Amino acid sequence: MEVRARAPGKIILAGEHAVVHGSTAVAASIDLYTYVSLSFPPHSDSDGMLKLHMKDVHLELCWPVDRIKEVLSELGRQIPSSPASCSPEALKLIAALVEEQNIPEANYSLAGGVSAFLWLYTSIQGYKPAKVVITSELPLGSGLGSSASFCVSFSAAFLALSDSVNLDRSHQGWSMFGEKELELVNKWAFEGEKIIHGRASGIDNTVSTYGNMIKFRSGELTRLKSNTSLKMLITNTKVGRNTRALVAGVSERTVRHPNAMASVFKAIDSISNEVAEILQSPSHDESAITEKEEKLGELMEMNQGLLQCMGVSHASIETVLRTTLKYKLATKLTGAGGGGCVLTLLPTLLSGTLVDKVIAELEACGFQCLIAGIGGKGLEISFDSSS
Ligand SMILES: Nc1ncnc2c1ncn2[C@@H]1O[C@H](COP(=O)(O)OP(=O)(O)O)[C@@H](O)[C@H]1O
Ligand SMILES: C[C@@](O)(CCOP(=O)(O)O)CC(=O)O
Ligand SMILES: [Mg+2]
Repeated sequence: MEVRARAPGKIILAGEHAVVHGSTAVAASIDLYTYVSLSFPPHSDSDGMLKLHMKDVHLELCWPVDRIKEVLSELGRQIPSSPASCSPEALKLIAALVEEQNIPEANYSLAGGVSAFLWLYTSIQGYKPAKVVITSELPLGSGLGSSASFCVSFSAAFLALSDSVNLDRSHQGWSMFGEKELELVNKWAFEGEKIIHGRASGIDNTVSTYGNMIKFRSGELTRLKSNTSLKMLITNTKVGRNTRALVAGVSERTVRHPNAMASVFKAIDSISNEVAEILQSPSHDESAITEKEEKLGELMEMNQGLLQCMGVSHASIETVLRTTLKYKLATKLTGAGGGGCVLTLLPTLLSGTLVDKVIAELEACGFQCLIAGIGGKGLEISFDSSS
């Protein structure tokens, strides 16, 4: 039996970083997915190994399960029956298991992801030999939530073949988990995301699990019934960055300037709530749509200014801002910033020729542009009993 899980990436329309400090944020899933497959070798073929093949980064890792058990037994740990945080002691032991793999220096930022994988696998499946393969349509470390879709698809695959969920494994093709299972996946994925981000709000794993468009504040999810079909240009500056470091930078600034940062977070909370209201308001006719788009554009610009205040913009992001401003288009970074991806609102009435011109100008700067479907499906799984 093999199970496959796929979970989408996301864009944050308003509120990134501030959401880590308790403000409201608004996010939507995008139609780019991370895929995980999990299979157990038949007893006769088992070499007692846990194998992880990360196709996008051309890495194949492998641990004897007895070695994992030996190292983690120091914790005297029982397999938890419900989602549990990885303690600093456990993280240290897991980091030692990751280090034994001699991951090349250039791939070092992957270590957090591998640690999250080991924590989720051993917590949900214990010490069973298995083969796990991951591949993604998302650019990694670019603000489109690859880390969350990584954690959601791992958690879903591990839970799907565990005793903790009751599923019809004879179903053919992609299917959805029930509400109870989604909640469990989301909680586990959050534990993984915390290992990768250091401090995580939970918005990315939540929108990857449930899909659509959501408003999120302090762990509370509100599903939005959007009346607006949004078109966003996503520009990948291709400047590498690391969410963990950027989130830590904002926290340090908050310690240095608590009052000023509290005002910034409060302003962002208002922006996100207004964005959510606009998205849900009716769009009777063309003029109502234009009015909504103008308001959304203005709020995006305000949010970008405040992200700059937090110190998470970047010269490459400013170049995208300057370029799109020439066409009177509103732009903000999405995700952790510091490079990565930037969103530009494309109004419904904007001509195709103009969109092509903006894209050509951005690509001439060395950036990569894409237009993804927004607000689609969340997590799905599929069983293959032939393997
Ligand atoms: N397909 C993948 N293969 C291997 N590692 C991945 C994959 N997707 C995500 N990751 C992990 O997530 C990290 C990137 O997460 P992060 O810095 O939060 O950026 P983002 O979530 O915006 O893509 C990578 O360094 C890696 O540890
Ligand atoms: C900066 C933050 O708000 C979003 C990070 O998104 P990403 O990892 O850059 O895709 C962090 C979080 O909410 O956990
Ligand atoms: Mg991330």
